[in-house]
Amino acid sequence: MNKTDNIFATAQEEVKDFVFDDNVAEVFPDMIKRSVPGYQTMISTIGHLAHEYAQDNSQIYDLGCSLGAATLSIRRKLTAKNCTIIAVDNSQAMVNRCQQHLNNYKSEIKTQVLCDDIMNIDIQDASIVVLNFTLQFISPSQRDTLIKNIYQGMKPGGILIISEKLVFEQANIQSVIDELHLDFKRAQGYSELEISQKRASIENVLIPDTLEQHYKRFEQAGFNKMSQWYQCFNFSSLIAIK
Ligand SMILES: Nc1ncnc2c1ncn2[C@@H]1O[C@H](C[S@+](CC[C@H]([NH3+])C(=O)[O-])CC(=O)[O-])[C@@H](O)[C@H]1O
Ligand SMILES: O=C(O)C(=O)Cc1ccccc1
Repeated sequence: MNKTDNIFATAQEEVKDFVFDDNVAEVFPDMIKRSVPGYQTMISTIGHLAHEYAQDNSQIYDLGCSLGAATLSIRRKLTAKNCTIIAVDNSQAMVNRCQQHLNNYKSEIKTQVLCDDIMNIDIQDASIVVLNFTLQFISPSQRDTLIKNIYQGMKPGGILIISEKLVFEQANIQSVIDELHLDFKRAQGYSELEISQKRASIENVLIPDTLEQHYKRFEQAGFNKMSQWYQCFNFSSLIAIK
């Protein structure tokens, strides 16, 4: 059974910036499921897209893999031949647990788990690149460089799948959607204290872009085929095809 997330359940004198340490890694499946509406839909669709778009003799990247949920979903559906999955995260706590999870679900598909900053990864021969709720944690000044690096390392016909928390330009839309997300968290059993302390903790760490900023960045990197395929409240998933 997944351990319950109660990281923000007790009042903290000073709420520290959110980090992906051992405490977070331990409760991560519960935390993400109760915080991100549609997370499971996005994970299974990543597997489905990998089934459709993975090319023989290519590489598949899961950037900011956490515990490897997207990698596992891809491994369940992949039929392309001679692919290598490269799953990367810069949190040692996540990478250790990710490797254990993958060992628990044996597969013939070559899979490497790397503990590194995704900014250091040289993307090559990629038919699938996944950034499932990772770009939002990369410093905004580095985001264009990362997407350009991904584009240049993709094969023609390859697909980039990127899921993100969005921010909205119109203040009234932002507050309606924020409230819907808050109600989702309440319905998942989070208390007002947990919600407000988590909010303070991620404020300077998770910096969301608008949908328009994402599209502009894709275009600047060279993509000209892109679409949103999912949105629930402020959580969305996009695809861009090379
Ligand atoms: N510079 C970086 N380099 C490498 N990893 C990073 C970096 N910055 C943050 N991370 C890693 O990105 C992950 C983000 S969680 C992804 C969920 C997963 N994709 C999932 O499908 O379950 C999303 C969330 O917690 O909202 C964490 O594991 C960080 O350590
Ligand atoms: O909890 C939130 O409000 C989020 O935005 C999602 C989230 C999920 C897991 C870690 C950090 C943020």
